[in-house]
Amino acid sequence: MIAFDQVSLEYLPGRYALEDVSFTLNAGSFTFLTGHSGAGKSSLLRLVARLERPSSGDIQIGNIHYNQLKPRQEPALRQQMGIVFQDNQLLTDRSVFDNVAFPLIIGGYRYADIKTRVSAALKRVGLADKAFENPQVLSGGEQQRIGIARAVVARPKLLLADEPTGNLDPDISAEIMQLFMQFNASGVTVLFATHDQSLLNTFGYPRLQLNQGRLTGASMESTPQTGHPSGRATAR
Ligand SMILES: Nc1ncnc2c1ncn2[C@@H]1O[C@H](COP(=O)(O)OP(=O)(O)OP(=O)(O)O)[C@@H](O)[C@H]1O
Repeated sequence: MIAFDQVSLEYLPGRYALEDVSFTLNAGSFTFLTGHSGAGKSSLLRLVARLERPSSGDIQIGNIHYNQLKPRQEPALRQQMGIVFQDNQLLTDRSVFDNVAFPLIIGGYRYADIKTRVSAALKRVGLADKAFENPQVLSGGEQQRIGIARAVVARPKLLLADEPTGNLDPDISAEIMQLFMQFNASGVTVLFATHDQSLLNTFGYPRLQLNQGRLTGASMESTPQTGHPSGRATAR
């Protein structure tokens, strides 16, 4: 469960990236986070990932209240999350394998575990045969798959995606979307920021809609054409 309770993010005096945002997402849900460019989608995801602190309000993940979180608890919290970025932020001087292994190396995993988990993650995203390639020789869609494998390699409970299909053509976007749906089907909560209207129209998941930093709507869509909505987005 993710809950925002009257969360604001003021980046300059009187200038808000988010203002008074409250909502609850159930564990295991898939939710689109939508809104125009500059609406506050990245800011909201950065707050969930605790890459940024709210100016006011509280954020709750499961039974953890961020307001009460101690610095030594933060690494364990981050281990529960995977993040996928639009520009995938890959290390171009390392192999695909090393890129995916990165969070595990930081997390102090043993090499045998790293090998097993990276191989499994690459298999899940269809890149098992590309492990020792350089990411730069792969296509845009394949590079985004590397970013997804890196996000899921530590088996997070929560997957945050910031416009992960932003630079991809529609067919590849739909394939990437299917991957997120598969992770969701195996129990991972997904919060997926996008303003791609064709994805929003095709997959009828609940939405959190931002406009100029304010939550303007949360909806439960009717039966989707392709997706399997689970959970509920509730604005409060
Ligand atoms: N640290 C900051 N310094 C200056 N402006 C900021 C800062 N953080 C957020 N903003 C502003 O807050 C607003 C929300 O930004 P944010 O990146 O969250 O929007 P977004 O919906 O993700 O946009 P996009 O789709 O273009 O990525 C924007 O107007 C942005 O310029």
